[in-house]
Amino acid sequence: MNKKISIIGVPMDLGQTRRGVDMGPSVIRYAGVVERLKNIGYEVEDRGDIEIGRPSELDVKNEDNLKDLDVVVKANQDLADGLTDVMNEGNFPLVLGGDHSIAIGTLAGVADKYENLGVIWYDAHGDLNTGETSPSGNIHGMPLSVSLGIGHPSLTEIGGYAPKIKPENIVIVGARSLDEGERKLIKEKGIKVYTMHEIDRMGMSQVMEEAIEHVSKNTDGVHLSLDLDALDPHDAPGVGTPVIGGPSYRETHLAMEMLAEKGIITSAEFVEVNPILDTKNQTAIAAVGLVGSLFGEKLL
Ligand SMILES: NC(=[NH2+])NCCC[C@H](N)C(=O)O
Ligand SMILES: [Mn+2]
Ligand SMILES: [Mn+2]
Repeated sequence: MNKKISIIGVPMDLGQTRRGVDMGPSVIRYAGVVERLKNIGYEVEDRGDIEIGRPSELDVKNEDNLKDLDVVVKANQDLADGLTDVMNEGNFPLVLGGDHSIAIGTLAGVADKYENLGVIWYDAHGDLNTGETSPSGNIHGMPLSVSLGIGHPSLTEIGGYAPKIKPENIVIVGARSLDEGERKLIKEKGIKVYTMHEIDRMGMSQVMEEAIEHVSKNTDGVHLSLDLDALDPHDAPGVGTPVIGGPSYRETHLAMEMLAEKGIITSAEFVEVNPILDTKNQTAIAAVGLVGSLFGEKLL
């Protein structure tokens, strides 16, 4: 893996409605992410946080069932620009959220450099809604569809091009909560999904072997988008949309180690840590443990 890592924090919470996830980047830093990576032998540059605007009263118009659309668009455009700089410098981009709507900007910045970017979407959810299908109007439930070029043009056109990724280059791991429209889109586009059923049946090891093979085929880079709510809420309670019955910290740790072994990941983001809902920063500490294993940390 690239020896120079650039960290960008995105204190975004307007992609959903549980306050507190804007503090995610700080608490992941407090849990020691920079020190952890330096100990493994990486050079780490912390580029600080993207500025998130606050909605003006006029702005809270929930246009087309897309809550706080204008502010989410602006922040993601700024994030995409920040990532373009990191990519141009040749560093490994590590993005800390913030709610999952920030994957729109991350992918806009990263995918520009890859003709065929693979994506591992490690999440309890599909995040494949649009304004039309979303039950909540929360944009954090839409970043994967937006990156496929499906959704409101002010979201899909962030970065000035669309789509960012192709359905055949995506694999979703850990899904156990999908809305009607998301199921439809998965079938229509033939997106590869390892739900909890497959993880129970085959075990994480086999699932990751297949997932890695799937995203390595015909791709020139692979992005990992890890939503902490993928983990079972027992191990990651500090998230806004928890769903019982997820993979454990250990299973997720193994998934990260397998990615490290193959050395396929070229960018990553860790999102949805909400300290208000957490217990003693447990979820941020878990996130940093997973970052460590993703970057090849070994006990012996
Ligand atoms: N990134 C997330 N945590 N997304 C949760 C999405 C929940 C639900 N499917 C929605 O669209 O509202
Ligand atoms: Mn999720
Ligand atoms: Mn998500």
